[in-house]
Amino acid sequence: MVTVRAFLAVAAAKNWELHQMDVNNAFLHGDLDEEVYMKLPPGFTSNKPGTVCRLKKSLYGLKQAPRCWFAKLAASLKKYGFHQSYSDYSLFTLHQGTVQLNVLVYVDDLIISGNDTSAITTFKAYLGECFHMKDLGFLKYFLGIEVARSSDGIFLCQRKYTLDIIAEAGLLGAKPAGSPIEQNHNLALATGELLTDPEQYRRLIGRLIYLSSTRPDLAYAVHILAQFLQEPHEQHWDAAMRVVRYMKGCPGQDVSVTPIVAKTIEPLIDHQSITALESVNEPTLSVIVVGASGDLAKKKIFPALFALFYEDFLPENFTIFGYSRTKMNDEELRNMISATLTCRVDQRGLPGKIVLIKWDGRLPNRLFYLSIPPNIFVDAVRCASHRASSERGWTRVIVEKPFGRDSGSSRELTRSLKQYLTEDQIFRIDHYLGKELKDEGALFAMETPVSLDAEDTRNEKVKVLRSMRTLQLQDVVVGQYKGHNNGGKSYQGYTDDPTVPKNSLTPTFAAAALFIDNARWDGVPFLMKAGKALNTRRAEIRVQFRHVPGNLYKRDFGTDLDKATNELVLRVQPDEAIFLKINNKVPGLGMRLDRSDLNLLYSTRYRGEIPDAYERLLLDAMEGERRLFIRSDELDAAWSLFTPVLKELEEKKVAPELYPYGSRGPVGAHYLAAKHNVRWGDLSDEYS
Ligand SMILES: NC(=O)C1=CN([C@@H]2O[C@H](COP(=O)(O)OP(=O)(O)OC[C@H]3O[C@@H](n4cnc5c(N)ncnc54)[C@H](OP(=O)(O)O)[C@@H]3O)[C@@H](O)[C@H]2O)C=CC1
Ligand SMILES: O=C1O[C@H](COP(=O)(O)O)[C@@H](O)[C@H](O)[C@H]1O
Repeated sequence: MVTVRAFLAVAAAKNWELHQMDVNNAFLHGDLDEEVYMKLPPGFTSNKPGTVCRLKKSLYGLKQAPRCWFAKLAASLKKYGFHQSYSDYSLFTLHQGTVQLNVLVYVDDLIISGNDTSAITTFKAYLGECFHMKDLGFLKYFLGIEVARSSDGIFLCQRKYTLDIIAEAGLLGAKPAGSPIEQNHNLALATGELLTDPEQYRRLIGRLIYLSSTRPDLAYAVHILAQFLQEPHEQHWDAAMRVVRYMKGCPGQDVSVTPIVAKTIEPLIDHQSITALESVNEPTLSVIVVGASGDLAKKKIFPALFALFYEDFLPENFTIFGYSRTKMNDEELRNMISATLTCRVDQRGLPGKIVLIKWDGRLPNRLFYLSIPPNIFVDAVRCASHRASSERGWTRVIVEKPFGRDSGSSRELTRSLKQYLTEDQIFRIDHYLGKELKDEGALFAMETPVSLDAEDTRNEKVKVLRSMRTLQLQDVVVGQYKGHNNGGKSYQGYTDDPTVPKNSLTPTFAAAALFIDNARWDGVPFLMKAGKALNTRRAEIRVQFRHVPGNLYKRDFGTDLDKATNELVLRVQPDEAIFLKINNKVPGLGMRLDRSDLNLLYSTRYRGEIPDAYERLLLDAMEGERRLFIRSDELDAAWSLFTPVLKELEEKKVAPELYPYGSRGPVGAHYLAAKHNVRWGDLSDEYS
């Protein structure tokens, strides 16, 4: 079915015609290489007892017949110039000059599509010369699936098959069920009688499995029921009957093939045809962006994928798919993507055209990117796992933050994901962890890992998180930005947004003092803050060195080093840099201190653009490198730290402290820093 859908998807995307042909008496066409003898057929007699016939051609009923026929057909197609797919022998592709034709064979049924109507006609005539063929015109029915075409795409429906199943179950007159399976069903714990005739159950489920290829609405129920084929109980039979009663309510439900393709971007290497892709017997990669019309996909994911392509980091055979609810034609999708490509692409020039990527139907490695709201993560993963996971290669899923809103919801999300995926398949992404220098920053707090291997590094991260003292309310400041006028311009506050309730207590800023209770960091405060609508958009790690006791300079020269501590700064963004701010003596005969920077500004020291964090993380996920992705125990440890204080804030309805839009945040954050003898970095001179 994968090949059938892929075949139709390509035709839909390219707007190619689809034709169907049928071979009369197909098995009689096969050439027989072996010596096969048969008893004389009824009506033939011989004087010699024991006389048999030697078969020169294949016959129906002969076990070699299907193979002989297919060999003959394949040879004729190859003679015409077709290439037989290595992944699915029933698929043949031809690429001659500008003409492209694809043929899919199921025993004696052939579907044909291509970009040139007259080439299709010529090819049909050729088939007619080779075999006794029936031209059925445009494709309408294949493998029991009704195919309809409109300007919106191709629609597949198994209405007749559905009605046959309902009739066979004797439920044509039954009342339809509203859903295929009961919510909170208990089928795994069924204790009722075992079915006396499990075969009947197996046959029904087998038919439902085939039906679910065009009925995704049945997929979940059928997947559950298929788990009990070995020993079905009466409850399982009843549940299967409910599926059939559900089908009764919507026997003609169809599925559209178009959305799969209409929202895909085409291979950047657009000269590669299916033939070329198919002829390479190498691993291939599909990146499936779920939520392709959204902000994140537009701003980050597609630009990162293009940048990787331009830097030659993507494998030779790759495909990018996009799924979304919004209807978008290819042109609109191309325009959307082109508008947000990163500057590196500009440097090398855009490809001649950005066209639709092809689905070659045999792609072994699949990387799903969930760029969708969290409430549909599990549905998307279930669907990906049941219907689209790779059979031969790996399947990985990148999950975007947020990962829950507290320990409970995060654990529930992990539990649900793990119903369909192993931990190794889940790549929880927080792109800030992929930013240049953020990694170096992480190394500060943790002990040296045994190696840079993902698990060794993540083990150390978990240790740090688990050594952290649970956060107390008195060590937290939350804030919310309010409206502000500056330079004749007015900026709206958070609650001025018409979608936000006027009395909202949602923080848009948080600062916290954290402590790691281990030997290395005993007594050292870690101050963190983050917020929206601040005076600057920065991400950095600052290590402030405490002055030594007994400040000789202050005593002798009045210089207060507390106001200008030495600092090591790792600036993650913007303008990546590592710099050391040190107090030094001004050269000369006098004794005057000055504050200087030893500055390693990356843009000056290193040529070339620094890749976006999404590029690095996407590449890591493709390569199976998990070090910068969040493991479930790491996530759990992080939530355990913050959940109690979040709960307290909510229960006590703590009002966030207001701060003006574009300011340095609430004043309370400065008191918090002062309490722990720390100065926020944004008070330093490089911010002025
Ligand atoms: N934007 C950002 O910078 C960041 C976003 N994130 C997270 O990434 C995810 C996506 O964010 P963002 O792109 O901003 O969100 P958008 O709202 O811009 O896009 C969401 C995407 O999901 C699709 N979608 C929404 N609901 C459904 C549904 N019920 N069924 C199928 N598809 C659906 C939308 O399709 P359509 O629009 O066609 O309806 C759209 O393609 C969110 O979880 C967000 O929290 C995380 C970090 C940063
Ligand atoms: O996760 C997020 O990412 C976006 C983009 O961040 P950038 O600093 O890499 O551009 C950010 O705008 C958003 O606030 C944050 O939640």
